Amino acid sequence: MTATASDDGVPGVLRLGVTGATGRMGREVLAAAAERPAVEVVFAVARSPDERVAETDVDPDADLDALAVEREPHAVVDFTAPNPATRYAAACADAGVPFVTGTTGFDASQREALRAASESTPLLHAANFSRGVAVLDHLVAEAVRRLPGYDVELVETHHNGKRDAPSGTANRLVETIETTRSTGDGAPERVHGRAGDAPREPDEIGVHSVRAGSIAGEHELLLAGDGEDVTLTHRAGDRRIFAAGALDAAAWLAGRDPGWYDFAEVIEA
Ligand SMILES: NC(=O)C1=CN([C@@H]2O[C@H](COP(=O)(O)OP(=O)(O)OC[C@H]3O[C@@H](n4cnc5c(N)ncnc54)[C@H](OP(=O)(O)O)[C@@H]3O)[C@@H](O)[C@H]2O)C=CC1
Ligand SMILES: O=C(O)C1=N[C@H](C(=O)O)C[C@H](O)C1
Repeated sequence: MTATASDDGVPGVLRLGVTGATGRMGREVLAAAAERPAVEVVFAVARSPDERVAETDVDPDADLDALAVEREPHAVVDFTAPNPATRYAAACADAGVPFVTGTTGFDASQREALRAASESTPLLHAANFSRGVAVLDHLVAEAVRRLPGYDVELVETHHNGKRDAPSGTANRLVETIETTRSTGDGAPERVHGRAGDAPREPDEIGVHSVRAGSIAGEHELLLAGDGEDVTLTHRAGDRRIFAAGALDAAAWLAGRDPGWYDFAEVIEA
């Protein structure tokens, strides 16, 4: 095990580093940390550190390698974009600092780089840090298992600033459906949106992304049979839930052995 949050002479206080401090989520994490007496922000970095956020000085992200050593964080929380997140994970791996990332939209080689970092430091990635979505994932698996042959369509709706589509949460839910539904002949086919002469095939999983306004995040799964349908919906009313989940994950991850961890382990702890 690496140093724990209670090994630094300040029992119970989590020394936290934050990346992407100027982003929508970075700001939420810093605001949430300021409200937790058991969290001390020891640094915050951003690409454009031109202001203080939640009364915290923001340093350039080029300083992260040095800060991760000098400030002795117990964990770093990251909500940025795939390229910087992969770079920050490698820096934390070099310094042996536990890394929590909620960033989404990684490609295969970036996912591989995160896995490689987790060989040197504890790393927890969650596409969604809401506890409700963790429960939704279980409910989706159960519903799909109990309703074989029902058509599956997933709609995710987010604010107009979101870059990646489908959302990381939608991808995770589709993986759950694929795992539950896959047969020896392979996984069901994903169909992203529909246009033109495009009738539905029986075993498709339809995936649809909506971007509008300031919506924090909605995921709705429709399971439709012959004469009935079931919908499972999660709505995030506020980004604070994601920040709270990420801070819980950071406190849980601090001091663990290097490896790859899942948010479900935090919730079940
Ligand atoms: N797991 C979860 O529960 C949640 C995950 N997310 C995910 O978190 C990520 C961030 O979301 P959000 O906060 O809304 O996004 P924002 O665009 O508001 O913030 C992104 C942050 O990353 C920085 N950044 C972007 N590109 C680079 C780069 N190339 N190099 C250095 N820094 C960079 C931005 O810097 P700058 O300010 O200079 O642009 C900013 O600080 C997304 O992947 C999103 O899907 C979001 C909410 C919840
Ligand atoms: O970008 C967002 O805002 C969100 N992104 C995550 C995702 O891609 O699933 C989680 C949440 O839905 C908000």
